[in-house]
Amino acid sequence: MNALDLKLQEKKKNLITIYTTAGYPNLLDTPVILKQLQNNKVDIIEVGIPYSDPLADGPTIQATSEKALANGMKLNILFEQLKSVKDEIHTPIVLMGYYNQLLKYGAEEFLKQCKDAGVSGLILPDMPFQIYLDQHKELFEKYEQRVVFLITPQTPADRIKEINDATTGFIYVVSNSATTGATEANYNEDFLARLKDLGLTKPYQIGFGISTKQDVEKAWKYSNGAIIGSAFLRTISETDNITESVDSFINSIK
Ligand SMILES: O=P(O)(O)OC[C@@H](O)[C@@H](O)c1c[nH]c2ccccc12
Repeated sequence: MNALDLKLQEKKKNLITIYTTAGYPNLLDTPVILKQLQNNKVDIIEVGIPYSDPLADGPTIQATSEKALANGMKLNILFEQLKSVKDEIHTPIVLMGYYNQLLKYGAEEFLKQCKDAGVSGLILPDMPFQIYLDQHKELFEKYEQRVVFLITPQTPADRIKEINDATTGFIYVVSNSATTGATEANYNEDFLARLKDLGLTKPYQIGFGISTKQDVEKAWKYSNGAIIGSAFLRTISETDNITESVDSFINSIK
C-alpha cells in the first residue's frame, strides 16, 4: 500500500486535492508549498511537471509552467526536491505530466524515480489508455505507481466502465470545460448526476474550474472530492509570503 491507497481507503468523502506546478513561483518553492499544504490537511497533492506544450492547460497553468521552466525546473531537480522532503511529507503526491515526458525520460527510469521520490501515482492526460494497458501497466505495478485516468462529459459509458476497471488511483472527472483554469465553475450537472448511476467502483474526484467553497461543496455532493489548480496558483502568485497565502487559500475553500 502506498500513501494514496491509504488515503483513499481511510477517507471516502470530502477529499481536497490541490494542484501545484513544480518550480513555481520560484525554483525552490515546491518543497515549502508541499509542507504547507500538508500542514493545512490537504488530502492529496498533485504536482505538475512543467511542460512547454501543455495541451490540456488553460492560461493560468500555462503561465506557471512557462515561469517554472524559465526558473530552470527539470525532472531531475523535481525528483531531488521530492526526495529531500520524502520523510516529512506523508500527504500522497500524484505527479501530473504529459506522456512524452515519461517516454523521453524512459518509462522504467521515470517510474523508478517516482517510487524513490515517494510519489504515489501519475496523471498523464494524453497517455493512450490502450498503450498503458499493453505497455506500461506492469511497470506501474512494479514501482507501485497508481494510475489516474480522466473522464469527461463526452466519454462514452462503456469507456467509462473500462476506465473504472483500469484505474488504480482515483478517476479524474472533468467538470465540463475543455481546458483547466476557468474562473467560474461550469458544471455539467446532468453528467455529474449520472455518475452515480454508472456503477463506478473506484473513488472519483471532480476538477476543472473549481475556485470557491460553494464549488467545492458541489463537487463533494457529486463525488469523493474536489481538485483545485488554477485558483490556488493565482493566489500564491500574488504574494511574497507563500506559507501565509497557502493558509488563507485553504481556509477560504474549506
Ligand atoms: O486549474 P483548474 O481549473 O482548477 O483544474 C485543475 C487542474 O489545473 C489540474 O488538475 C491540472 C493541471 N494540468 C492538467 C492537465 C490535465 C488535467 C488536469 C490538470
